[in-house]
Amino acid sequence: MKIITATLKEQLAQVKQRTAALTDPKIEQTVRAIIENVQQNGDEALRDYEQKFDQVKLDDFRVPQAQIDQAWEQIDADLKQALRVAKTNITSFHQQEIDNGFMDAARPGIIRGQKVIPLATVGLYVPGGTAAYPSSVLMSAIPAKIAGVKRLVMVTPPQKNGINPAVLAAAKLAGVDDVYQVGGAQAIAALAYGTESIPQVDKILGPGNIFVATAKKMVFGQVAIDMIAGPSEIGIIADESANPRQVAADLLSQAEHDKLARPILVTTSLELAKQVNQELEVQLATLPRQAIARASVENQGFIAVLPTVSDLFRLMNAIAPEHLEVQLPDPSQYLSEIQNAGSVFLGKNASEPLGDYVAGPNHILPTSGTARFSSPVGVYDFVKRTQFIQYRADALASEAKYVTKLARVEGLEGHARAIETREVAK
Ligand SMILES: NC(=O)c1ccc[n+]([C@@H]2O[C@H](COP(=O)([O-])OP(=O)(O)OC[C@H]3O[C@@H](n4cnc5c(N)ncnc54)[C@H](O)[C@@H]3O)[C@@H](O)[C@H]2O)c1
Ligand SMILES: N[C@H](CO)Cc1c[nH]c[nH+]1
Ligand SMILES: [Zn+2]
Repeated sequence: MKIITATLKEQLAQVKQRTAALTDPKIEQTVRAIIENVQQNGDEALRDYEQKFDQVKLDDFRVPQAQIDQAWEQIDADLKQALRVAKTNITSFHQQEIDNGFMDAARPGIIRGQKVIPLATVGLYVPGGTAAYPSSVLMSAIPAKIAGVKRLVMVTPPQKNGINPAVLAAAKLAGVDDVYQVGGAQAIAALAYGTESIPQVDKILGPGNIFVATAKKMVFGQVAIDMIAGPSEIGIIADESANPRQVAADLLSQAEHDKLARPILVTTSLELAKQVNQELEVQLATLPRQAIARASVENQGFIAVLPTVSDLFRLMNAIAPEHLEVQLPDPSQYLSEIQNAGSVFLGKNASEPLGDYVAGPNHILPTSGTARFSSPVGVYDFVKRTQFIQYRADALASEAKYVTKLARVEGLEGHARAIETREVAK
């Protein structure tokens, strides 16, 4: 990876340029055309795209329930156990996110409250272009079930030899209602607008490549979306005490997701930077997904060397990575320094893949700097809130004059008169 030794100020300026470059007009044009075609031609457009992008000819998009049940029987005992452990840990973490709403009677005769309502139908995108993601099924479906969503519709790209049984087994374990084999931007368009076979949903959640992330951004408004969970990223903050072999391995764990994945190391140690680069070469040589990981490391990755630990956090907060590893002695003391990151991994043992699979926090996380304003997927993403009030007559009598005053100041006489139709309010 290129090593950058420019000043903090120069590096902060480069972060802005890089983030701007992440929106690609060519991809936006491609995705817009796909969305419009699906909106107009429904299933027929989906069939054409699946043949074109995934080389699969489909008559029916829906995966039969019998195939899903069979998948669970088909997978080996160790995989069943791993999925069950992941489910238990994800569940216990996400149960703590439950919001029961509230109601108060803060002033005499007035009841106010906020009611939390689960979404009726959600669409869960499970990636499947270059890898299979049973873990992502659990990460979206489990919080949806905890929230009480009525219908979980899952989409995932078709595969030449059929959908990976591990993905279907995870769907069964997590309680997904319907699975459709359709992927990419066309799947997002189908969920947003509905087609003859695919139901329109209220919200689309889940990670995906640049085509999926761009499509989600474009259909927002027609449906809700969780956030931009695009090509994976890892930022590592480390000093000379870090182990270069482990740092390189953790960088590659995310680089292997996508040639557009972003592996970033920021360190106070030029020596560590050089050692990590040597390790990357050694480890890349035997990595099965070498071509993808190498493209990510060489084109998207970089190592920044800065003089102080405080500089490292300033730069990383500007980058706002999806995952942030803090490989410094006594790492938990730095939690307060972190403003922008999707998920944080403290210390040498908290290697990023723990969070991808079994730790319990969600792995569907904001990318491309959107951790500045977005959160991990959680139970809160699968609910909406409605607020309510109820007034006793004496309470209305005491507050009516404030309403009529404010209404008339705004020039909204109708508001004032509505209140004054109540005898007690005059
Ligand atoms: N941020 C997160 O929370 C998170 C979590 C898990 C995975 N991810 C990311 O998900 C992504 C998975 O990517 P993937 O590619 O394996 O699967 P994917 O399902 O996201 O994308 C595959 C689909 O992309 C479409 N596509 C491919 N090339 C295209 C082209 N030239 N034009 C139009 N459409 C095209 C096809 O329809 C294909 O089925 C990776 O980027 C990974 O880093 C992110
Ligand atoms: N690291 C990914 C999020 O960027 C999640 C994942 C799933 N499987 C492996 N990794
Ligand atoms: Zn991962």
